[in-house]
Amino acid sequence: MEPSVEANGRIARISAHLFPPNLQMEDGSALRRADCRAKGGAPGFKVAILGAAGGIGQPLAMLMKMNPLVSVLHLYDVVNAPGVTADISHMDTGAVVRGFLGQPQLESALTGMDLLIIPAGVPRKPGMTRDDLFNINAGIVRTLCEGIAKACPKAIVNLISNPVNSTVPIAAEVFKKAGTYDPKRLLGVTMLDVVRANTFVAEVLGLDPREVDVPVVGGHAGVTILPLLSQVKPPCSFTKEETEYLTNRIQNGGTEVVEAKAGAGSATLSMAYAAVKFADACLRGLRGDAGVVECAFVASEVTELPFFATKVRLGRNGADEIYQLGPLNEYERVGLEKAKRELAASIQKGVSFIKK
Ligand SMILES: NC(=O)C1=CN([C@@H]2O[C@H](COP(=O)(O)OP(=O)(O)OC[C@H]3O[C@@H](n4cnc5c(N)ncnc54)[C@H](O)[C@@H]3O)[C@@H](O)[C@H]2O)C=CC1
Ligand SMILES: O=C([O-])CC(=O)C(=O)O
Repeated sequence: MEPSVEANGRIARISAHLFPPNLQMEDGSALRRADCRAKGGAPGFKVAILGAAGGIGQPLAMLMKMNPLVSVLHLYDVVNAPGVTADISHMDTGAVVRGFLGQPQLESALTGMDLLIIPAGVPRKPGMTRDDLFNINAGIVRTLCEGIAKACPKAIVNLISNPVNSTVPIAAEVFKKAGTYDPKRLLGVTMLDVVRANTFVAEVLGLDPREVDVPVVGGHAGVTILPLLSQVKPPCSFTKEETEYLTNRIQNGGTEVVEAKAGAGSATLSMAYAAVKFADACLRGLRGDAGVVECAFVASEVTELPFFATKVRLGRNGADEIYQLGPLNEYERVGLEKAKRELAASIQKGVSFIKK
């Protein structure tokens, strides 16, 4: 027997397809479930996840469905979006969930969104660098950003797809071409580097990771990931061996997971956690909360490079303020020069992909 519910005093049937979920009225008209909710529904932000059926996308969708700041959650993918949507939509939390499958539904997935989180694209296997993903992921990011420029040019974009050092410049070039580029609204997600740095530093110091704050600057690949151990909070110092161990472990955290998964992909669960931590900060900024500061890879004048990850203040327009690097020690100054050399090439590769 099909389930039925009481709606506006009339018996309405929940249509068998939850995609998007409709209430079928007796007169045959369809009442979207989100519209029913609108009266008593909690106010909040509209968030879309692009690549929602993937290894990151699924736990990310689950965690965003649990976020009280989210009122509408759109789940878009080129495969399996209906299943993930049906599953997540049964969670008894406030956000209304709708699923979208494939390019013809991209525009509907994007329209009206405040924040887009993008983990679409292929992950690494052992032996690969993030740059080895460029050939496939560059095209995926271009297509999605072309859609964003048309359907929701004012949304904040959290870009996770690797190689972040190149995909963020790709997104920027697509938006420039479309005349919609706002550098404050495009943020490459480097939060996982900070999450790892907090964890590994806390282990060395014997502290709870929640008490530790490690700025990680530069980019999101190998030597471009530059933890600033001289600026750790609470203030502390490290031996030369500890500094080398921690820097190396933070820079290779992604590879550590890729190797442990042995061909089954890269970090997904810790990434979903980090993505939600970052998205939540973006939403609190959008809401107008003061003092929301996180690291992100953004258009920047902190160095001579056009993009660089540093601490940014998240506000009503996205990255409302970009912080300087602060004092670096000699070890970090050497690391910074190495990071900039690799980063410059990765940024240029992304720009040329669109400008060619
Ligand atoms: N920024 C960061 O710190 C991190 C980035 N990543 C990156 O995130 C990306 C995704 O990783 P996983 O979720 O593990 O991969 P996955 O392969 O499990 O999932 C990717 C999803 O993207 C979807 N997809 C492919 N083309 C699409 C398109 N045109 N539109 C919408 N969706 C599309 C796929 O169908 C799949 O469901 C990879 O590029 C990975 O390297 C992963 C971990 C950390
Ligand atoms: O290492 C990878 O390929 C995925 C990633 O970016 C990370 O885990 O930091």
